[in-house]
Amino acid sequence: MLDAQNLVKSYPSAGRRLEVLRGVSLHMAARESVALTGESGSGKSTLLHLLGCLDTPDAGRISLQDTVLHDLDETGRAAMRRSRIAVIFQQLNLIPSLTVAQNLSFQARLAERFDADWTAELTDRLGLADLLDRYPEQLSGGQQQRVAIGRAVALRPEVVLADEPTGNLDEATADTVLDLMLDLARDSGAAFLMVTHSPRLAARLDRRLHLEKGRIV
Ligand SMILES: Nc1ncnc2c1ncn2[C@@H]1O[C@H](COP(=O)(O)OP(=O)(O)OP(=O)(O)O)[C@@H](O)[C@H]1O
Repeated sequence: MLDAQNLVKSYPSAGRRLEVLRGVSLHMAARESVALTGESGSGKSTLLHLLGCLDTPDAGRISLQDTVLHDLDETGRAAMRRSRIAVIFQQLNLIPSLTVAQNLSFQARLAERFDADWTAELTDRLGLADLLDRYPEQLSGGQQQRVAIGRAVALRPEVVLADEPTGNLDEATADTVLDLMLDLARDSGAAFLMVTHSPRLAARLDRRLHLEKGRIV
Protein backbone atom coordinates (compact mmCIF):
# COMPACT_ATOMS: atom_id res chain seq x y z
CA MET A 1 0.00 0.00 0.00
CA LEU A 2 2.41 2.79 1.14
CA ASP A 3 5.88 2.29 -0.25
CA ALA A 4 8.98 4.48 0.03
CA GLN A 5 12.30 3.73 -1.65
CA ASN A 6 15.68 5.37 -1.00
CA LEU A 7 14.37 8.68 0.26
CA VAL A 8 16.99 11.40 0.52
CA LYS A 9 16.34 14.77 2.12
CA SER A 10 18.67 17.57 3.12
CA TYR A 11 18.21 21.11 4.39
CA PRO A 12 20.43 24.16 3.89
CA SER A 13 22.40 24.75 7.07
CA ALA A 14 25.10 27.40 7.63
CA GLY A 15 25.98 27.56 3.93
CA ARG A 16 26.14 23.76 3.60
CA ARG A 17 23.57 20.96 3.28
CA LEU A 18 22.49 19.01 6.32
CA GLU A 19 21.73 15.48 5.09
CA VAL A 20 18.84 14.30 7.25
CA LEU A 21 17.58 11.24 5.35
CA ARG A 22 20.22 9.25 3.45
CA GLY A 23 18.29 6.52 1.69
CA VAL A 24 15.26 5.51 3.71
CA SER A 25 13.01 2.71 2.46
CA LEU A 26 9.88 1.33 4.07
CA HIS A 27 6.72 -0.47 3.18
CA MET A 28 3.43 -0.46 5.06
CA ALA A 29 0.47 -2.75 4.48
CA ALA A 30 -3.18 -1.84 5.04
CA ARG A 31 -4.18 -2.15 8.73
CA GLU A 32 -0.55 -2.35 9.80
CA SER A 33 0.66 -0.16 12.66
CA VAL A 34 4.28 0.96 12.75
CA ALA A 35 6.18 2.98 15.33
CA LEU A 36 8.92 5.33 14.13
CA THR A 37 11.56 5.98 16.76
CA GLY A 38 14.96 7.67 16.82
CA GLU A 39 16.88 10.31 18.72
CA SER A 40 15.80 13.92 18.64
CA GLY A 41 16.93 15.36 15.29
CA SER A 42 17.22 11.94 13.60
CA GLY A 43 14.69 12.92 10.93
CA LYS A 44 11.42 11.34 12.12
CA SER A 45 9.28 14.42 11.44
CA THR A 46 11.09 14.99 8.15
CA LEU A 47 10.19 11.45 7.03
CA LEU A 48 6.60 11.86 8.18
CA HIS A 49 6.34 15.13 6.21
CA LEU A 50 7.53 13.37 3.05
CA LEU A 51 5.11 10.45 3.49
CA GLY A 52 2.30 12.88 4.34
CA CYS A 53 2.79 14.93 1.15
CA LEU A 54 3.71 17.98 3.20
CA ASP A 55 7.16 18.16 1.59
CA THR A 56 9.03 16.52 -1.29
CA PRO A 57 12.20 14.39 -1.17
CA ASP A 58 15.43 15.41 -2.94
CA ALA A 59 15.55 11.88 -4.35
CA GLY A 60 13.71 8.60 -3.96
CA ARG A 61 10.25 7.30 -4.66
CA ILE A 62 7.00 7.22 -2.67
CA SER A 63 3.79 5.59 -3.81
CA LEU A 64 0.40 4.91 -2.30
CA GLN A 65 -1.28 2.03 -4.11
CA ASP A 66 -0.95 3.07 -7.76
CA THR A 67 -0.43 6.76 -7.09
CA VAL A 68 3.10 8.15 -7.32
CA LEU A 69 3.52 10.77 -4.60
CA HIS A 70 7.10 12.02 -4.83
CA ASP A 71 6.67 14.15 -7.95
CA LEU A 72 3.19 15.56 -7.30
CA ASP A 73 2.93 19.35 -7.44
CA GLU A 74 1.47 21.32 -4.52
CA THR A 75 -2.08 20.94 -5.86
CA GLY A 76 -1.67 17.18 -6.15
CA ARG A 77 -0.14 16.93 -2.68
CA ALA A 78 -2.98 18.98 -1.19
CA ALA A 79 -5.50 16.65 -2.82
CA MET A 80 -3.78 13.64 -1.24
CA ARG A 81 -3.83 15.30 2.19
CA ARG A 82 -7.49 16.18 1.80
CA SER A 83 -8.69 12.71 0.97
CA ARG A 84 -6.25 9.81 1.28
CA ILE A 85 -3.60 10.63 3.89
CA ALA A 86 -4.42 12.05 7.31
CA VAL A 87 -1.75 13.60 9.54
CA ILE A 88 -2.19 14.15 13.27
CA PHE A 89 0.27 16.54 14.91
CA GLN A 90 1.07 17.19 18.53
CA GLN A 91 -0.34 20.67 18.01
CA LEU A 92 -3.69 19.37 16.94
CA ASN A 93 -4.72 22.21 14.66
CA LEU A 94 -8.39 21.94 15.58
CA ILE A 95 -10.33 24.88 14.19
CA PRO A 96 -11.11 27.14 17.20
CA SER A 97 -14.23 28.71 15.72
CA LEU A 98 -15.88 25.34 15.02
CA THR A 99 -17.61 23.07 17.53
CA VAL A 100 -16.46 19.51 18.17
CA ALA A 101 -19.18 18.20 15.81
CA GLN A 102 -18.10 20.62 13.08
CA ASN A 103 -14.41 19.87 13.60
CA LEU A 104 -15.13 16.16 13.28
CA SER A 105 -16.92 16.45 9.95
CA PHE A 106 -15.18 19.45 8.38
CA GLN A 107 -12.42 17.65 6.48
CA ALA A 108 -14.61 14.74 5.45
CA ARG A 109 -17.20 17.15 4.05
CA LEU A 110 -14.51 19.11 2.22
CA ALA A 111 -13.32 15.89 0.60
CA GLU A 112 -16.95 14.91 -0.11
CA ARG A 113 -16.42 11.78 1.97
CA PHE A 114 -18.70 12.60 4.87
CA ASP A 115 -20.45 9.47 6.16
CA ALA A 116 -23.02 10.17 8.89
CA ASP A 117 -23.10 6.58 10.21
CA TRP A 118 -19.33 6.31 10.46
CA THR A 119 -19.08 9.74 12.11
CA ALA A 120 -21.76 8.76 14.64
CA GLU A 121 -19.87 5.55 15.40
CA LEU A 122 -16.62 7.47 15.83
CA THR A 123 -18.28 9.99 18.12
CA ASP A 124 -19.56 7.18 20.26
CA ARG A 125 -16.32 5.18 20.39
CA LEU A 126 -14.24 8.26 21.11
CA GLY A 127 -16.59 9.24 23.97
CA LEU A 128 -17.37 12.61 22.39
CA ALA A 129 -21.18 12.44 22.36
CA ASP A 130 -21.59 14.86 25.27
CA LEU A 131 -19.01 17.29 23.92
CA LEU A 132 -20.29 17.86 20.40
CA ASP A 133 -21.44 21.44 20.99
CA ARG A 134 -18.29 22.56 22.75
CA TYR A 135 -15.42 24.50 21.20
CA PRO A 136 -11.84 23.18 21.28
CA GLU A 137 -10.76 25.66 24.00
CA GLN A 138 -13.42 24.16 26.28
CA LEU A 139 -11.85 20.69 26.13
CA SER A 140 -9.03 19.00 28.04
CA GLY A 141 -5.89 17.92 26.19
CA GLY A 142 -7.03 14.29 26.02
CA GLN A 143 -10.46 15.31 24.74
CA GLN A 144 -8.91 17.53 22.06
CA GLN A 145 -6.67 14.65 21.07
CA ARG A 146 -9.70 12.39 20.62
CA VAL A 147 -11.37 15.01 18.39
CA ALA A 148 -8.20 15.21 16.27
CA ILE A 149 -8.21 11.43 15.86
CA GLY A 150 -11.91 11.43 14.98
CA ARG A 151 -11.38 14.14 12.41
CA ALA A 152 -8.52 12.18 10.83
CA VAL A 153 -10.33 8.84 10.58
CA ALA A 154 -13.71 10.38 9.63
CA LEU A 155 -12.25 10.65 6.14
CA ARG A 156 -11.52 6.93 6.00
CA PRO A 157 -8.00 7.73 4.80
CA GLU A 158 -5.74 4.97 3.50
CA VAL A 159 -2.89 6.16 5.70
CA VAL A 160 -2.85 7.85 9.12
CA LEU A 161 0.44 9.48 10.11
CA ALA A 162 0.78 10.75 13.67
CA ASP A 163 3.67 12.85 15.02
CA GLU A 164 3.95 12.19 18.76
CA PRO A 165 0.17 12.40 19.10
CA THR A 166 0.16 11.57 22.78
CA GLY A 167 3.26 13.56 23.73
CA ASN A 168 1.32 16.03 25.88
CA LEU A 169 -0.78 13.47 27.74
CA ASP A 170 -0.24 11.58 30.99
CA GLU A 171 0.55 7.86 30.67
CA ALA A 172 -2.95 6.53 31.34
CA THR A 173 -4.61 8.98 28.94
CA ALA A 174 -1.91 8.31 26.31
CA ASP A 175 -2.67 4.58 26.56
CA THR A 176 -6.41 5.13 26.10
CA VAL A 177 -5.88 7.49 23.18
CA LEU A 178 -3.46 5.07 21.51
CA ASP A 179 -5.93 2.18 21.93
CA LEU A 180 -8.64 4.23 20.25
CA MET A 181 -6.35 5.30 17.48
CA LEU A 182 -5.17 1.75 16.75
CA ASP A 183 -8.71 0.33 16.79
CA LEU A 184 -10.12 3.03 14.57
CA ALA A 185 -7.23 2.97 12.09
CA ARG A 186 -7.52 -0.82 11.83
CA ASP A 187 -11.31 -0.75 11.48
CA SER A 188 -11.16 1.88 8.77
CA GLY A 189 -8.53 -0.18 6.92
CA ALA A 190 -5.79 2.42 7.22
CA ALA A 191 -2.06 1.89 7.64
CA PHE A 192 -0.91 3.73 10.76
CA LEU A 193 2.54 5.23 11.35
CA MET A 194 3.30 6.93 14.65
CA VAL A 195 6.38 8.88 15.67
CA THR A 196 7.08 8.34 19.34
CA HIS A 197 9.86 8.76 21.89
CA SER A 198 8.22 6.21 24.14
CA PRO A 199 9.52 2.61 23.89
CA ARG A 200 6.48 1.56 25.91
CA LEU A 201 4.02 2.93 23.33
CA ALA A 202 6.19 1.77 20.41
CA ALA A 203 6.03 -1.80 21.73
CA ARG A 204 2.25 -1.77 21.39
CA LEU A 205 2.36 -1.37 17.61
CA ASP A 206 2.87 -4.20 15.09
CA ARG A 207 6.37 -3.17 14.14
CA ARG A 208 9.04 -0.63 14.94
CA LEU A 209 11.37 1.29 12.62
CA HIS A 210 14.34 3.08 14.13
CA LEU A 211 16.03 6.02 12.41
CA GLU A 212 19.72 6.54 13.01
CA LYS A 213 22.19 8.65 11.05
CA GLY A 214 19.66 9.16 8.27
CA ARG A 215 18.91 5.47 7.77
CA ILE A 216 16.48 2.93 9.15
CA VAL A 217 18.37 0.39 11.25
N1 LIG B 1 12.96 23.24 7.53
C1 LIG B 1 14.17 22.92 7.99
N2 LIG B 1 15.26 23.64 7.68
C2 LIG B 1 16.49 23.31 8.13
N3 LIG B 1 16.74 22.25 8.93
C3 LIG B 1 15.68 21.51 9.31
C4 LIG B 1 14.35 21.80 8.88
N4 LIG B 1 13.53 20.87 9.42
C5 LIG B 1 14.30 20.05 10.18
N5 LIG B 1 15.59 20.43 10.10
C6 LIG B 1 16.72 19.75 10.75
O1 LIG B 1 16.72 18.41 10.32
C7 LIG B 1 17.05 17.52 11.38
C8 LIG B 1 15.92 16.50 11.59
O2 LIG B 1 14.76 17.17 12.07
P1 LIG B 1 13.41 16.39 12.41
O3 LIG B 1 12.45 17.40 12.90
O4 LIG B 1 13.01 15.58 11.23
O5 LIG B 1 13.90 15.42 13.57
P2 LIG B 1 13.05 14.53 14.61
O6 LIG B 1 13.68 13.19 14.62
O7 LIG B 1 11.61 14.59 14.26
O8 LIG B 1 13.35 15.28 15.97
P3 LIG B 1 12.48 15.43 17.34
O9 LIG B 1 12.39 14.05 17.93
O10 LIG B 1 13.32 16.35 18.15
O11 LIG B 1 11.15 16.02 16.97
C9 LIG B 1 17.30 18.40 12.59
O12 LIG B 1 18.70 18.60 12.71
C10 LIG B 1 16.60 19.69 12.26
O13 LIG B 1 17.23 20.79 12.86
